[in-house]
Amino acid sequence: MTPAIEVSGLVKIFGDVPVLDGVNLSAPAHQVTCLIGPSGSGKSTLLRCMAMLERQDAGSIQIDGQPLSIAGQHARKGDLRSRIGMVFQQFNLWPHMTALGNVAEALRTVRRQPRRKAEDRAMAELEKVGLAERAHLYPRQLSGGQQQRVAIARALALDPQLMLFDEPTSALDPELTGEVLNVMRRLATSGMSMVVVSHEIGFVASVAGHVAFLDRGKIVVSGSPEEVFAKPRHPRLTQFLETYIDREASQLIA
Ligand SMILES: Nc1ncnc2c1ncn2[C@@H]1O[C@H](COP(=O)(O)OP(=O)(O)OP(=O)(O)O)[C@@H](O)[C@H]1O
Repeated sequence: MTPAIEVSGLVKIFGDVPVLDGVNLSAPAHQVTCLIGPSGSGKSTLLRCMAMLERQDAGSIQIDGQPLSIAGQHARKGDLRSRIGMVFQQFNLWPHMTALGNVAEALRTVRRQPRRKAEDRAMAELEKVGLAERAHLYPRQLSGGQQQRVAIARALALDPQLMLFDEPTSALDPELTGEVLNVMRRLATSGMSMVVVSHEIGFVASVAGHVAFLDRGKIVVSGSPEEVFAKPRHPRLTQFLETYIDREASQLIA
């Protein structure tokens, strides 16, 4: 099957530091691919290149078999970019619009839908993330978990064929993390192709079809969760789990 997104020989240099140093990654369609790795290893940069928010210095990216970008240029940016939904650590909602307004506005500006149609669709998406009753509240009136669910609804309203999540729960208190992960679990079960940067090791181990461990700009271990977390582990992965993942979470894959 054609991968949802395929990255070949990706290099990204900031200043004179190669932050991505020849990354190859093939994210299977209709599965969750999780990117894990220490702080500064290049996970967000890789995701941002996939979302065309950064331009790589070498290498290529294909989405559903079509070139998204090659070094130095982006191909048919509007068309292909609109097939990718992205959810960030900070929810990036428009503060002066209600939850419904945030989702509908995306449909109006990106899909050029008339107000009524956009609002109907927005309400349907908010229902799916359990927020229909809060549709008329503003971001400041919602919890962080609810705001992130609005951000997910906003991305899904545009009918993406691939969803990218950059540490979607790391700005949330632990009790709000679960509600966002549950929405992501349901999305995964529906067959959405997803690439997720996450430190939630329980989620990674239970939901991912494919895991890639990045270290210093390279993927040093990749495979199914069973393969990646099997013992004996790659020493850098062991060190990462000891340093970044709390003991309780590490026990999930012990
Ligand atoms: N726009 C930029 N300009 C210069 N350096 C950058 C830029 N963006 C990222 N970097 C650097 O690139 C490296 C990789 O950053 P990146 O955010 O991709 O790592 P990460 O693995 O996502 O880390 P974290 O888990 O802490 O979010 C870091 O050293 C970072 O300081």
